Amino acid sequence: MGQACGHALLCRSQPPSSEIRGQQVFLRPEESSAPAVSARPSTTLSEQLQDALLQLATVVDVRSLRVALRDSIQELLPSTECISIYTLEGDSRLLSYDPLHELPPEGKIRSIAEQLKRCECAGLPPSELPEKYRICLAAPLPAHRRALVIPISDHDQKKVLAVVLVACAPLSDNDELHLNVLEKHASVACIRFQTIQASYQRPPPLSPSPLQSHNALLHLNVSEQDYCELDRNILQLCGELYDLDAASLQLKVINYLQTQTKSQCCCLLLVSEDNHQLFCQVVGDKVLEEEISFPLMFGRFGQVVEKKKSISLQDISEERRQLSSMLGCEISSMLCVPVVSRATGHVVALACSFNKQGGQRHTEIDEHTIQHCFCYTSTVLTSTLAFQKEQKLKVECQVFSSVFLLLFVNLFSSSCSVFLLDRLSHELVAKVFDGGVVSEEENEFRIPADQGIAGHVATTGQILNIKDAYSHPLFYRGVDDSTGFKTRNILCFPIKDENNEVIGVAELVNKMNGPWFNRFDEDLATAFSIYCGISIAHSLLYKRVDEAQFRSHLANEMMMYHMKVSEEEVSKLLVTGIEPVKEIHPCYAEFTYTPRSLPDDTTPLCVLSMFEDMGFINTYKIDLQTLARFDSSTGFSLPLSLNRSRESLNLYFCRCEGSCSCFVIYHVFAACTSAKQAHLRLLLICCCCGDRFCLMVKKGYRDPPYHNWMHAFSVSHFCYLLYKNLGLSNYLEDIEILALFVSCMCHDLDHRGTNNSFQVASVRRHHFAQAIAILNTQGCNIFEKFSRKDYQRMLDLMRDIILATDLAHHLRIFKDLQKMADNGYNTKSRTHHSLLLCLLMTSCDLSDQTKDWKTTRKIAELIYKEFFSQGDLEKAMGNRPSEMMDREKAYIPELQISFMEHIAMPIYKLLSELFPGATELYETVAANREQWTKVSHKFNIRGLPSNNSLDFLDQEYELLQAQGAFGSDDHCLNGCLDDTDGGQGQ
Ligand SMILES: Nc1ncnc2c1ncn2[C@@H]1O[C@@H]2COP(=O)(O)O[C@H]2[C@H]1O
Ligand SMILES: [Zn+2]
Repeated sequence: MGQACGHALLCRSQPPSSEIRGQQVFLRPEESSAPAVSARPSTTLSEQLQDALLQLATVVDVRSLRVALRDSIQELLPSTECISIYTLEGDSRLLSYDPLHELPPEGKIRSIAEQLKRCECAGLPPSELPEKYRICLAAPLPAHRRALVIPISDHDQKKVLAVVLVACAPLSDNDELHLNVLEKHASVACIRFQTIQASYQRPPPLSPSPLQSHNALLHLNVSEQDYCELDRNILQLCGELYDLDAASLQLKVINYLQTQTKSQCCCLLLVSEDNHQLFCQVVGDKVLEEEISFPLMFGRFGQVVEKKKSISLQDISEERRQLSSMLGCEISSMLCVPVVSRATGHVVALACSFNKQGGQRHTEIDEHTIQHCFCYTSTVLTSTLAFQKEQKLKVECQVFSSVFLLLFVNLFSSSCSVFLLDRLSHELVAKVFDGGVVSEEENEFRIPADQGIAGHVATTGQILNIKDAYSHPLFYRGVDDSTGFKTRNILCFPIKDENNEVIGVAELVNKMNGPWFNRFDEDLATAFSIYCGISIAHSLLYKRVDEAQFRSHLANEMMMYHMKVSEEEVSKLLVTGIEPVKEIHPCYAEFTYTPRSLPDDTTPLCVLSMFEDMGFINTYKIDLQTLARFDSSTGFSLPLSLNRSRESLNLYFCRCEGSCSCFVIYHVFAACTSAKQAHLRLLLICCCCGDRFCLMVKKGYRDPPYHNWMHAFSVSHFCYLLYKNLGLSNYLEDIEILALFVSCMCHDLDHRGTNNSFQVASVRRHHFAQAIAILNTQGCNIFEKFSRKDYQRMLDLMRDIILATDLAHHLRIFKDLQKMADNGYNTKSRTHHSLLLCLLMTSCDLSDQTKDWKTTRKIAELIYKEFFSQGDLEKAMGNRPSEMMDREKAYIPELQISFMEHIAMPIYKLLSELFPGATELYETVAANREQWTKVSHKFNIRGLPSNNSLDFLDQEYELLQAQGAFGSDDHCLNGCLDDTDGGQGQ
């Protein structure tokens, strides 16, 4: 019987992870520690108990643990009168939250718990129990009632993880056996949950992690529903923050805080870098014309920064008037919460919320809501502020440098370059001053830091005055030879920071009004170099701050929390490697291929195969000897000298924490230091991050009939087909193609199977926000090593492309698309690039229509199944659904014909005008449209048949197929959608 239970559980749980398999072992009676007599339970575990145990298997936090434990015990012991659950907090504190109570560190209950063995007794000491539980648990209990102390422990560590107190009837042998099972499940759950929690706390959190903050909210009795709502709102907020300037970003966050805390007005007081000032740029919904600032040590605010503790109105008397005038109204209540940077642990701002609605006081929940918000937003806030400051400084520095350089150039020399020392790569990076402006990233070029004249100066720190360049041993003539420029003399001097460390080199060429640079020029250069150095040092400092922070951890933990991808799933890839597309199917890259026929679980790896085939993933296997020469701890590049002169190849290590770290080397920069600074950049993604990313995206889809992962997968596959068959590389940049493909994967993330009227207008933004959240998850950021500019570009592209999946958007731009097709595509036009991306995205989205009839027919089933359930819902809410959503009104053939004629066909028509290779797509769509006309006489119902299947429309098609009408010889029909497959339809 016990075996049977085990099997039942096994079947129901479909173990996805080792833990569940682990639990399976526990269910075998021979391994159970139950007394021999009851090794065979007389009854099987009830369905509900199995459910409760399964619920334990999915525990990820304290709250779900408590709920699961409570449910299972009640199921197991129906005589239960009350249950109190204590969980471990810190090293030894055992806390219960209902009501908040700590198990005394000494006493009877504690000593039972520490023996790690369940105990049944006639009652517990009342002094150790909270008031609420004394009636049912305190000694002495009547004979028919018992108190149970159930320690849930980690036996390996000999440690109590939780203690459950139960008041119930005396236990039977059967109860005992069931409790043994339960305890072991609970122990596994606790250990896993603690591991998860520990993983959130690495590195040690300086401010509460989202999970801690989540738990704090739960402790305040915020309902799960409200919490989810909060989560959704924050996710939404995060998706909207990434591309804003500091003021707009503050506006959004402030607006969010005002709504959530129901306050009249909120503001952020930003703490200045030196910790001496508070300043404020945005109040409520207004961006101040001039920012207000006041000294930090003024009143109580200084203490908030120092102690990191919130204060309320009662705490401030002196500041009140000043704040009132800043807000422009009287303050009746206030809550001021410190915002702590997760990176540094410093307070970077104070979030103030004023005048709660209805004259109430702010609550503890408000405080946590604010903290919770900043768990997700403080990073982006700080980095945006730093970025803004950097921009300001950069401009100042540029102005300064250009003045300095102009002066030099005009007075003394005909050209000037400044090289900054990149210590990590040991290179000099040239910033070419072109018309007085520091050029952008593209115009930088790199040379080894110890070569040539500049290298010599950087290494020695000494000024070098060369009177005759061509006779100097360090001078390299190659550049002159290729450009025709004649270098006569050079003054090259180091640029040093405040600590006299070399941070760069400046090189002046060809002294004007004189044969060469003289002593006076040298002195002047030395003096100027100090000023120059200081301002450059500052701008470098800020550059470093923002690089790392700009795109870090927006909403990552939240995502991890909802959909964790196990390393086990990822490591499958490392065993099998990426399969070449040809091995997936010989016709995988042909328009006739139907990706929906692939088994669901192989699809993430198929995505990787496509990435690889498009050249976005490259795996280099380098032997360990070579690897040993790299500094893999920093993950940064060191130049690998290749035999080719003046060219260096930087190899970056993947730091995704996957087991690939040594083998996958990605993002190759080949910087050619020719005079023209040719800069070749390859966009490469690590296959391990790619894999995790795919798995996460797949999990990010729900399972409505149509808008599920299979839809996203087939849409992405079509993008791949376009790339392979239409030569997209001739029309778009690599980064645009990559963005299109990734957008295809993400464009319907978290779709709930309802649309338009039912959803708020921001759904598309939601899909995008979800994509951002996945990218921000540890180890999933496939764009991690992109330069900031590329990264920003990638996100901008993805946003535009995903927003373009709205058919209304497509209709709005249709005229422009037509114009583009009429006039011809211009690769140099930015607008054409954007328009084309939109068109391609829509073509991918509707690509089911370009497949064989059976696919079209099957898709109609899925679409209408989804539409009609939305219609039903609308009816239930008293609304009138549109005709196509109303199962009593919709006549599918007519709707399909209309959809194809008005939407689908014009899209593929345009496509074929732009790309002759797409003509066959248009023809297939047109043929499918004809087929609807042909079968419509058989279709004499409204809505869908009761089995939701339209396969009765296939006979004609099958007949034609049997007659070879579709030329099956040269076509590669891999078998169309199978009606029996459970994955996508039912
Ligand atoms: N066969 C079809 N019939 C009707 N509408 C469709 C069909 N295929 C796609 N659509 C609609 O076109 C939309 C394109 O964007 P979505 O994938 O979000 O949602 C899709 C559906 O609402
Ligand atoms: Zn879609």
